[in-house]
Amino acid sequence: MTVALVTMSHSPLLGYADPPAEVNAAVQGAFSTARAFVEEYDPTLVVSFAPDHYNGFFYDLMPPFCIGYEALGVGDYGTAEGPLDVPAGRAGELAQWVAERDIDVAVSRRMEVDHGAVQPLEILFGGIDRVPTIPVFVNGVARPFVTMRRVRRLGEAIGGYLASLEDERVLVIGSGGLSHDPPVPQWATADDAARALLLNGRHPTAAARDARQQRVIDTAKAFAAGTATIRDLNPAWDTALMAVFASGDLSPVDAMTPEQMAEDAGNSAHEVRTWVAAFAALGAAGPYDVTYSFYRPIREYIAGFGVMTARTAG
Ligand SMILES: O=C(O)/C=C/c1cccc(O)c1O
Ligand SMILES: [Fe+2]
Repeated sequence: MTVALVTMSHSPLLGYADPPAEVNAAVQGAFSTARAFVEEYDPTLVVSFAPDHYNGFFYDLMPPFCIGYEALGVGDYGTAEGPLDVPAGRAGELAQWVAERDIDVAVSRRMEVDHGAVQPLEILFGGIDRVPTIPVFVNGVARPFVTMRRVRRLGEAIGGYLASLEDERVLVIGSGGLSHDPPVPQWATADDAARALLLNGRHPTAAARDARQQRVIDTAKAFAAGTATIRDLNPAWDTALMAVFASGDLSPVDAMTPEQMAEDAGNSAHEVRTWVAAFAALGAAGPYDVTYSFYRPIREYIAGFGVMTARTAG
C-alpha cells in the first residue's frame, strides 16, 4: 500500500485571465512538477476531495460531505463535460467504511462536479476519465460549515480505508483554496434571482452560465487593477497553513473557525477543507514527506495559488 498527495488551488480564470508572463510560467512550472510527480507515482486509484460552486450541490439538499458512485463534469468555464471513470464498487466500500467509523457522509449515484473537481484531473491527467477516480465533495462555499476537526476526521477515516488497499497505488487530491474571495453569491446577502440559483440552479441555459461566468471574469480584471471590492489575498495566512500541512501535525486546524477564516482569508477560503481532508487521509496511511511546495498570490486568478505534493515516507 502507498498513498501520495497533490493539493492545488484551482481557478476557473486559468483560461480566461492574463497574468504577467512570468506568473503564468511559474504556475505552468508548478503544474509540470505536479504532473511529473503523478506520472512517476503512476496511481491506480484517485480520491479527489473537491468543493462545488453551486453547479452540482444546492441548498435544496446541501450535505457537508458526499461520496460519488458515478459522476459527471458539468462543463463550467470550459472544463470537461461528461462522465468520470468512477469505480462504483470501491466507492461503495469507502462509504460503508466511513459510515462505520461514525462519520456521516451522503452518497450520490449521479454526482455533478464542476471546475473544482475537474480542473486538477485535467491538469494532472489530461482528462477526467484517465484513472479510476472516487470524487468526494467537501462543502466549502455554503454555510453552515461543519467543524474543521470533523473534516480532519473524515480525511483520517478515508485514509484508513485507503491504507487497507494492498493492491492499489492511491493518489489523493485536494482542490481549492487558499485565501480568496471570488464573487460566489451567499444566501444571506443574495437577492431573489441569486437565491433561486443557490436553491436549485442545476443545468442553466448557456446564456445564464455565460452571464454568471462573465461577472467573475470582470471581477478578476478589476481585482488585478486594484479596483474590486472583494477581500484581498492573504499570503501570510496561506503560507502559515501550508506549513501546518507540511509539518504532519494537522491538529492546529481544529481551532480554525469559519468566521475567522472568512475574515482573514475571504469567503472561499473554506475550500481549504479539501486540503485538510487530503492531508489527513495521507497522514492516516503513515508519516509523509512533502516533496514539492509552490505558492504565489495571483490576483488575476483571484487565488492565493498553492500546489503541494507529498507521499508516505519510506
Ligand atoms: O464559481 C465561480 O463562478 C467562480 C469560482 C472561483 C473563482 C476564483 C477562484 C476560485 O477558486 C473559484 O472557485
Ligand atoms: Fe473554488
